[in-house]
Amino acid sequence: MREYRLAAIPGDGIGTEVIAAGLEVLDLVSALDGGFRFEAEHLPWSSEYYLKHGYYIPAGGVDYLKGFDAIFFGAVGSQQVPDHVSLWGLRLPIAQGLDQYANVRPARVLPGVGSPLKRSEGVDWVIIRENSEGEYAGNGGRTHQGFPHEVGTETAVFTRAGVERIHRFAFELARTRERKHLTLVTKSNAQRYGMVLWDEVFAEVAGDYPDVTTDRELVDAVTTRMVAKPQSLDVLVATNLHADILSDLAAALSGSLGIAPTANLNPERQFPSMFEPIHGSAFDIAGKGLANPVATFWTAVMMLEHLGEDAAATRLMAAIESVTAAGVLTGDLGGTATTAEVTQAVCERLRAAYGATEEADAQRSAS
Ligand SMILES: NC(=O)C1=CN([C@@H]2O[C@H](COP(=O)(O)OP(=O)(O)OC[C@H]3O[C@@H](n4cnc5c(N)ncnc54)[C@H](O)[C@@H]3O)[C@@H](O)[C@H]2O)C=CC1
Ligand SMILES: CC(=O)C(=O)O
Ligand SMILES: [K+]
Ligand SMILES: [Mn+2]
Repeated sequence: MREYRLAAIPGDGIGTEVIAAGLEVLDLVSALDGGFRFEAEHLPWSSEYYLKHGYYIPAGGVDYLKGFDAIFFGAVGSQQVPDHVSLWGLRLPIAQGLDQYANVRPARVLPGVGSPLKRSEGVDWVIIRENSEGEYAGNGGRTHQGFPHEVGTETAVFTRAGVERIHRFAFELARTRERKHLTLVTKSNAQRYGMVLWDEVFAEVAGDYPDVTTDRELVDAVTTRMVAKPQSLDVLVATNLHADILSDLAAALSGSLGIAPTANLNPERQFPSMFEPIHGSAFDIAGKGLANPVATFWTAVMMLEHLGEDAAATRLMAAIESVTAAGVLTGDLGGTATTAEVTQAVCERLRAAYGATEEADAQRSAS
């Protein structure tokens, strides 16, 4: 039996609701598969925990995470804590501390899900977000606070090593896709240092991937291309900030933020990777049982793939798609189902799919 140590960090708001649903589905899929199991440890790191203890992650916490095979993360953000304190208290120290530099964000219109686009079949993208430096490097400061001459700086940091590794990752991923097309997104007209470095290193790395076709778009223009010519895009690589924004747009164009998954990968597997829905803690619907768990289920699929459990990943994705196709949808997708109802529907589809295989196996061995 393959056993995976999983750190579950539900965090805040709907993060707690969708991670509970995700763990239920993961437990079921592993039980039905029979070849592996999760040993999940629940870490209570959240804004409530911070308000009680004064920190999100206890001393040595990031090192502690190194002992796990994967991290299953919900969201962090509370109306009682400034957003920059919560994000830098929990998610960013984990992503940076475990060098999860490749953030992978697929967007696709699932069956039964309505896209606001007419040409919605063109929405089948993977956005690769640089996840360790750039605009979110944490480089900046505040001086002369409260004075009229107060200064706040936020300096984006781009290193050749950081840029090259994300481009290589994006080319490798593009190579696995049918269309093998990679679009470089920068803003190298207005930003003439870091973004030009991005462009130059991209051109160098492209030489090693003659099988991948490429093009280039400025970040403002790519938003219009996503809407007007979605089919012209396949894989996109962009900076931490740009891809953060583009991936929320991609989620909305594929139906809702409530379905969009993400993997924060340390591709060399030196450290565990972290899997989370791309959405936040959603103050407006938290605690009501209305959160769409599909983003977290799809995230679980990405985690299963990362762990090498491809058969279970395929089964879970099929169950999710069968549930959306049947119109069991939460409010963000125009439906009336609750988090629990969507979760139960996915569990039922899983049981039916595995049951059907068991029956076929039994028939085969009986004949
Ligand atoms: N990785 C993380 O932990 C992230 C944390 N945040 C934090 O979350 C808090 C709220 O941020 P917002 O900007 O409002 O973004 P958000 O993603 O939490 O919510 C934006 C909108 O999308 C809806 N939504 C999001 N997920 C949904 C789901 N699963 N089902 C149905 N509807 C869903 C929300 O109800 C809301 O109307 C802030 O504190 C922010 O810093 C935001 C994004 C990512
Ligand atoms: C913080 C945030 O918005 C994200 O990681 O997507
Ligand atoms: K999240
Ligand atoms: Mn975001």
